[in-house]
Amino acid sequence: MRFSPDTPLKIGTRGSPLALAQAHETRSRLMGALGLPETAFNIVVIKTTGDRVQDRPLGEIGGKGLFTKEIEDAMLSNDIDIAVHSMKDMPVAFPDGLMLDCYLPREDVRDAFISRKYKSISQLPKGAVMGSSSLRRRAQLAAVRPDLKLVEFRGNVQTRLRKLDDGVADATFLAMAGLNRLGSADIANPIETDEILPAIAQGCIGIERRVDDADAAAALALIHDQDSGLRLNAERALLAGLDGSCQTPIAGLATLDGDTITLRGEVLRPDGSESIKHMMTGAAKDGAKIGTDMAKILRDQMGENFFG
Ligand SMILES: NCc1[nH]cc(CCC(=O)O)c1CC(=O)O
Repeated sequence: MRFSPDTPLKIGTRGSPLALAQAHETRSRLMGALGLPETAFNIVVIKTTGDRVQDRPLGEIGGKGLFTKEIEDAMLSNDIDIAVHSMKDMPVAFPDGLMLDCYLPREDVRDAFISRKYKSISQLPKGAVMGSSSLRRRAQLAAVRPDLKLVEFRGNVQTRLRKLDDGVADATFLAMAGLNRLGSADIANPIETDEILPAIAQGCIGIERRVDDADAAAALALIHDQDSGLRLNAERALLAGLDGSCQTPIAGLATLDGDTITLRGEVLRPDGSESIKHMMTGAAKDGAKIGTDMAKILRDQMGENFFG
């Protein structure tokens, strides 16, 4: 294996505090698995379109891979060897020459309700203002609480808390996984997954590499988590079958019980006026087929122009 303090493994990441925490976790796991010192790794920060554009909802910019394109280009030009991603932000298809088959043990998959005044969605008074730019969360909230007012809301944890203090909104949602990784979970009220089904792959870190990089493949195989892999196979097959991106309101979560996998999926109209849910169970090794089958069942029920 070529990695050493003289020829370090170059780990590409975005520069946000959450992305850096994820890159550091990846480096720690690789140090342990390979028995190498920290100096055998270089963390390389790369700015993506999604990082550059802070003032507009991401849906307006459109296009796939807002948080991944520049990082993938750096891998293809050998400026970095591997890239650490939040799987929630990853498109289902990879560019030629790149692949992803390494998933870390999954964090808390739940969404969190964040507010200075209230503890849960049900406590919000009629007409309260919720800040979220996630199409999924906006649609899910509108489906259960059509009385609430929704405003666009982006930014890191600190920015959002400041906006809440400034009265821009009464509450917002964030993923528990991100809050845990940043040590900020004290401000969060977790929402159980039967109330708000999380985004596909929420809480899961995946590590991408070049297809032909045998050294990187061998290193990543040592830190891959089988259970995360089985669950992500099912969830991402569902996403692929729905032609989903982060531009559509889709939720999905697979859970394992021994060799049995249970997949729950949900699609919503963006305004929350309709939600279709489904659940399927089968052998854990058949997750991808279960996801594909569920996508077909949901598509048949959705009909034309469901996502608007
Ligand atoms: N879309 C942004 C994004 N991508 C991953 C996470 C959180 C960490 C995770 O789900 O793994 C977040 C922020 C959020 O939704 O609160």
